[in-house]
Amino acid sequence: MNLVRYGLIGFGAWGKHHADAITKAHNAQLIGIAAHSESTASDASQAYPDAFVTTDYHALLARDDLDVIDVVVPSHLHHEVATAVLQSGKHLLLEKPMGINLDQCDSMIASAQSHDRLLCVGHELRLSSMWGKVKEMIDDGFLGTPQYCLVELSRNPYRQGAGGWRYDINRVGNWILEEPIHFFDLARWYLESAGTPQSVYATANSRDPERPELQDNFSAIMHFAGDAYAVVSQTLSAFEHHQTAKVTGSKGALWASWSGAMDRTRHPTFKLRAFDGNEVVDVPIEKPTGELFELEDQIVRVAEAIQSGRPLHCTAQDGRWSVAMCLAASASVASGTKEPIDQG
Ligand SMILES: NC(=O)C1=CN([C@@H]2O[C@H](COP(=O)(O)OP(=O)(O)OC[C@H]3O[C@@H](n4cnc5c(N)ncnc54)[C@H](OP(=O)(O)O)[C@@H]3O)[C@@H](O)[C@H]2O)C=CC1
Ligand SMILES: O=C1CO[C@H](CO)[C@@H](O)[C@@H]1O
Repeated sequence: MNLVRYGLIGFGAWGKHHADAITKAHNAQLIGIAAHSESTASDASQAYPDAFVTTDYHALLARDDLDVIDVVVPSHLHHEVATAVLQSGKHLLLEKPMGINLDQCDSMIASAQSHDRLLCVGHELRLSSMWGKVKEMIDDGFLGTPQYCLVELSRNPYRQGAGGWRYDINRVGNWILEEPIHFFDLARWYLESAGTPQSVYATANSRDPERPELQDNFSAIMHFAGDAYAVVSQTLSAFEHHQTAKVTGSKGALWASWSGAMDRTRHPTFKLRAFDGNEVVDVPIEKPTGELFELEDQIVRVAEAIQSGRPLHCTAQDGRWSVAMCLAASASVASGTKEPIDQG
């Protein structure tokens, strides 16, 4: 089968890992890269001498030898760049957050539909051998009826990002869209049988009085259509990268944990423990898990969707839900009350 031809827009900290993952994929090839600055373009040319490199992403989109464009630019640019990609007739892999507001998400969904193109959002944790095993066991009925989910992260502060975009509320959207968005996505995925998320109450604070709008500590309780609920909690005032997910149901419990020196490590420790109501066992996880591994699988998965129609692990509608949950949480932090989640 022909290799799926990828173009990449954005060659920053995470975009470089996308480039690496594309070149490793058995079913894909990296044809071109669009950077923003001359110096980043020069880095891209040196790293990938056979690739077409430009500082104008429109020049990449004008090529007729690309099947899919992978967009890894600061979040406020997602809508503009993604719209141009879809209008150029290419499939799209778009990093999270899908957009920084719901109008952006809706417009991208409409554009993907009208151009009949795939739109995958980069919630790669769904492909994890461990976070995904939790989902598989829930769906197999291990927990009975799922009722409660906690996803929690304790980590070091965010990077600034190119030009400091991650510390600018207008460009990042908010910090809930930056990382807790992954956990809202996992919580909704794990508690899928409980119906759609309805409302969220959240609180947050900043450790820096100079930037009260960017909050280092964040916790939310999200209610589903039935009586199930999820807790998402994160602190950026800690060290290294330590994430847990605990899910319980009418019959049992699952407890997954992941630790690394940082999020993008190839040498993490991780464990999944399962309680069936009688005994606790360690569930073997054969394949390493971590966002670098999941990113590699995501590149392959999107290529498979293009080659053979295999369903995407995270659709545009899933991406929109994640943004909707984060925006409701942000509104709740501001209002101090429970806020409804946009149902689409
Ligand atoms: N799913 C996940 O686990 C992760 C997702 N992300 C998401 O990925 C995105 C990028 O994050 P990250 O790589 O950390 O950010 P960086 O700031 O490290 O990189 C962003 C890059 O985008 C480039 N850029 C800006 N404008 C353009 C443009 N018009 N054309 C081409 N390139 C452009 C910048 O170029 P230049 O260097 O030339 O200025 C920069 O290299 C964000 O949306 C973030 O939320 C990030 C990490 C993990
Ligand atoms: O998963 C992630 C790791 O952290 C990054 C910020 O430092 C996020 O952008 C990203 O979504």
